[in-house]
Amino acid sequence: MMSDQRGSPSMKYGTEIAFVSLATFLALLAAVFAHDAAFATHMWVLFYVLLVFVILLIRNSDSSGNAHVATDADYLDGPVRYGVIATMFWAVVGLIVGVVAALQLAYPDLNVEPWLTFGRLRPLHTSAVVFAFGGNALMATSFYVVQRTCRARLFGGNLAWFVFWGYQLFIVMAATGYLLGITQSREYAEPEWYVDLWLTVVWVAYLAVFLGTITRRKEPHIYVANWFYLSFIVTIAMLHVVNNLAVPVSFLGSKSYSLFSGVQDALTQWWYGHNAVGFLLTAGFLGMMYYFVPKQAERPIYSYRLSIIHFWALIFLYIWAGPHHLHYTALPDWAQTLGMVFSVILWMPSWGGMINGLMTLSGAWDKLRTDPIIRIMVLALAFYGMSTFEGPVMSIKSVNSLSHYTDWTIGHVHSGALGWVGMISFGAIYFLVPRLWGRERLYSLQLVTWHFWLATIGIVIYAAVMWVSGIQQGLMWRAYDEQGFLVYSFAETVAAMHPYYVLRTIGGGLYLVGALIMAFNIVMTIRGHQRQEEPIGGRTTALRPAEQGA
Ligand code: HEM
Ligand code: HEM
Ligand SMILES: [Cu+2]
Repeated sequence: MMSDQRGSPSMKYGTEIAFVSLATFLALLAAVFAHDAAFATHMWVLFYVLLVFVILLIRNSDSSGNAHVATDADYLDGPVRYGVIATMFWAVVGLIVGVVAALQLAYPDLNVEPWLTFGRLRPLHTSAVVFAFGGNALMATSFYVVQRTCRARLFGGNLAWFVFWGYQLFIVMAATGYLLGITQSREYAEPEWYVDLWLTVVWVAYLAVFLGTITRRKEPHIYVANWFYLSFIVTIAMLHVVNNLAVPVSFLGSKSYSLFSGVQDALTQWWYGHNAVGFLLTAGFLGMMYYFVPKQAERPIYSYRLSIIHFWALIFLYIWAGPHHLHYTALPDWAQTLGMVFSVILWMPSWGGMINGLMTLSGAWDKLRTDPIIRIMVLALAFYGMSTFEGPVMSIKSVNSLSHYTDWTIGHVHSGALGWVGMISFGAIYFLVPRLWGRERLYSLQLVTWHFWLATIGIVIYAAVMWVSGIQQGLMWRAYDEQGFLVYSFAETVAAMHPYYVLRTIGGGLYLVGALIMAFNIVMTIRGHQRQEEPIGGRTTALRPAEQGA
């Protein structure tokens, strides 16, 4: 599981076991002396998770060999392999919870009190897809990419393993906390103070591994993908710390109070929320795009100059656009206008990234016919372009007065999330798995084609249905009769959404089935199976020998 170069097998993981045992004991103390019931239960969860970890460490500490380490002479790829599996696992979990949440909106009877209500499952869904699926995808690919583009082994020895396991612990604590009803009610930052502190520790370690690897690089040039990954890691650290500044009511209780209040609190929250979109869901995945699209297309990046210009423009502009989430609120007018203006300008650097990605295929467009992985990547770029056009439109105040609070926002979110974030990650994983496990090719490219079509149809249904329902919702809310009375009660507008919510569930369901097919394909590839298939469009599907395990 973990690599170790310190000699005698019986001494393996000595320090790790000591640290995790201490943490287990502290969790036990916290559970026993907790000030509120939710905190006690959460600490019991932590105690048992850590206990299992101690047992696994002890069991592994006297096993003599480690199959993964043997192949990791130059690069530390164990955490990347584990990260790829974790990415796929959390994708399936997050999508299932999404489909359940969608069903609950269509059929409210499916709310199961108290743990499985929509109010608890919704943050479970958003965190599972954004932080567990997206976060693991970013960590795993960044560890892979930074080693290849710097020609250097990951910095910090076992630190990358700490980052991987520490991050999984964060996810488990966040997820179980939501089900228990522990939340600080900040969207995309729901975990309470103690889970936030833990994430800070893990994130600093992540930054150390990434930056350390860059500083020990043998390649003089820092490839642009690393710029994007680094901006993501640094900015998320800043956002996370500031947005979560809070005072716990007790060090043995789950509740805390934010340092901010009123409109300052709202602005901090949306400075965070918007830039989580900008730096995690956008910059991080652009880092992924800048490595894996040229690699899969076997073409150099279209314009290096464009990548630098749009990088600096993107990170400079994104950070100011947060107020577009607070139009027509108590936020001063000038701040709303500022957010709107920066959002509209943001369209340009966003499309700079899309154009750079798409044009990388120039001269290789035939691959669109023969290579389903390229098709997945092109789909991702198309939806990146679509959602970054829609976003600036929605940030215009007069448009937002219709779209805000409606399903239009939900449609926008998911064309970015399913289309861009999801598909670029799937493309990268399809690229990585044969290489990481030394396989000649994927188990099946036909199944990749199936995944592509199911996902495409699923996204299109989801987005189109939400446009219709969102605009209808917005128009119903603002419909007045001649006397100035509202035409519809709120309950009527909710009831009118029912057919759309059923259709959205179907769209999401198709996307989920695509992901399940992918998980099957990945498992079969890892286990070394190959399906006998006709090559698609006559192209041979095997990797060249030099690429295997590279
Ligand atoms: C099977 C696919 C999916 C389904 C069926 C689904 C379903 C849902 C549902 C029902 C909601 C709540 C909507 C509401 O409150 O009205 C939601 C919210 C959300 N989902 Fe998904 N989802 C899916 C995939 C994803 C993925 C892959 C991501 C991100 C990578 C994602 C990110 C989000 C976010 C950020 C929100 C909150 C949106 C907001 O507050 O405006 N979802 N999803
Ligand atoms: C130029 C790029 C973009 C701009 C200017 C933009 C703008 C906006 C606007 C105006 C809203 C609605 C705010 C409201 O009425 O409450 C919004 C919501 C949202 N957008 Fe974007 N968007 C962009 C790209 C993206 C992308 C690529 C993604 C995902 C990958 C994304 C994810 C979200 C999410 C999750 C929300 C919902 C926030 C919430 O209320 O919970 N956006 N965006
Ligand atoms: Cu925003």
